[in-house]
Amino acid sequence: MIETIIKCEHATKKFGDRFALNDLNLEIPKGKVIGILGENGVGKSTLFRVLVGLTRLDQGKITVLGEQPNIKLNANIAYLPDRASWYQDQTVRKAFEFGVKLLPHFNIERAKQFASLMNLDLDMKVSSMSKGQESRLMLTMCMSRNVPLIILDEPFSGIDGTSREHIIESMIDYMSDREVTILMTTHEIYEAEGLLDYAIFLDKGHVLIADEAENLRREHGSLHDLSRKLYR
Ligand SMILES: Nc1ncnc2c1ncn2[C@@H]1O[C@H](COP(=O)(O)OP(=O)(O)OP(=O)(O)O)[C@@H](O)[C@H]1O
Repeated sequence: MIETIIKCEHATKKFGDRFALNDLNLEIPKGKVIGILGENGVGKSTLFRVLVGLTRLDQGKITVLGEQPNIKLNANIAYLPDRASWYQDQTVRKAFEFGVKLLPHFNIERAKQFASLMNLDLDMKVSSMSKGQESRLMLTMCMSRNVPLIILDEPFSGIDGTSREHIIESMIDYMSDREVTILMTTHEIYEAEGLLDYAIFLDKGHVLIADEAENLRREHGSLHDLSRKLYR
């Protein structure tokens, strides 16, 4: 039987008269890399914000790791929000020290390994980083936490294509011997294809398709091709 890590039942969230989530029903399997996919404004970031308790549903119910979203539960979730920028006055090294003190289950040795893979110098100042370098640091901070659930909202934004491929390979390696579920949004479906085990396509706040990536590839060629068909 497939174990579920997140369950959404009739999840609904409106901003004014616009639905961000519209009667969303979903069971997200444990231990996989799951892509939450779709065009701008379909509700991906809203879903993530609900999962970590930053946004409350108007109707419906969500359970994460068996509980309703709450602050205590967030010790078990590494969340990379979109438009994150947290460590402006620090160096990479200082950000890691901050991680040790304040981020539950932060593993500094793993952070250093990841930083090296990401070509991040420990003495680099965050304020002088390019957008792509800052994205690498934010991704490193999340991937270095020994938690059961990692939620990444557009983790590759600003990272150039070649580096993206390299980072995705490192993430695949990282996943190979770990019991972790990664939930991520990306508009770079073509490059992230090999990373995704499961794909959920959203439209206007509800689920269009949710299935094993392997099944979808068998039927549609690739997730990238399917996405082009769905949102044409
Ligand atoms: N705080 C807010 N106030 C008003 N409307 C909001 C707010 N947050 C989200 N929305 C609206 O809810 C809908 C879903 O937004 P959301 O950010 O979840 O989309 P998304 O799929 O993550 O988009 P993108 O791919 O551009 O990041 C959009 O129509 C957006 O305008």
